[in-house]
Amino acid sequence: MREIDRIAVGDVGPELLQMMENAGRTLAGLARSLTDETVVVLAGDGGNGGGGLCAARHLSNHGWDVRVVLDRPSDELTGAAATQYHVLKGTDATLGATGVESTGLSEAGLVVDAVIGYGLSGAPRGRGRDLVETANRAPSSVLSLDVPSGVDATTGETPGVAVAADVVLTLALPKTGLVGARGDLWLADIGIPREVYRRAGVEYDQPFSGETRVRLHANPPG
Ligand SMILES: NC(=O)C1=CN([C@@H]2O[C@H](COP(=O)(O)OP(=O)(O)OC[C@H]3O[C@@H](n4cnc5c(N)ncnc54)[C@H](O)[C@@H]3O)[C@@H](O)[C@H]2O)[C@H](O)CC1
Ligand SMILES: [K+]
Repeated sequence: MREIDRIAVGDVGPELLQMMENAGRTLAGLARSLTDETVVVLAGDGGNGGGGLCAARHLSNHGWDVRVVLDRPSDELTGAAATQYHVLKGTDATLGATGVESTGLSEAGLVVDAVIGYGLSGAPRGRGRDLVETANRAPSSVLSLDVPSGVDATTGETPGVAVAADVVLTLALPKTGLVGARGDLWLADIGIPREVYRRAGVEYDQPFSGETRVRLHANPPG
């Protein structure tokens, strides 16, 4: 997936923010199918957090009550996550919660886990770790973007705490680390053209057939 990203961003396209918009919008659509109630979005500072913040915007635009909790103060966000946060400020989403106690977690109909994706390095630490533990305390279902935070996208190993996701929306290609994982697994189309897969040497039969997401498996054992 990293190689696909590199070829897309560096050469063929789409650019990162274009793929992220598709990811975030599709994530919001899946979230809407899972709850009519408040959605709490937990977001980190990487591409995964950026996708979560984008989804928060789409959910709020569609009238959902959205509360966002970051793994750091908003003025320390960087790159695409900072860009997404800037746009999100134009919505009615509740921003700036710094403590888990202020998120309204107990009233949430769904928690979106966009803390860490395939950029996990070592056991979750600091605020990232706190947010993983927050997701696991939530009485509602948890929807993880790309991989449950804390799970190694390649090996499936968990070097420390990890989100116990009920539903996962992974992007473009199913990650090997999700094989045998619990929960419903969905795959999102983020708009990558065939040429990118061809250059990466990946044989790719598009599975979407007119949909923006497809279900890969539902509640498998283990
Ligand atoms: N084409 C695509 O597949 C796209 C994928 N997107 C999403 O981007 C992420 C990968 O983004 P990246 O910036 O490389 O990394 P992450 O967001 O996964 O992680 C960085 C983030 O996590 C924090 N972090 C990492 N390790 C730890 C740790 N041990 N403890 C605490 N915090 C940790 C780090 O500080 C950063 O904040 C991919 O999974 C997709 O979800 C794009 O959105 C669209 C294109
Ligand atoms: K995640």
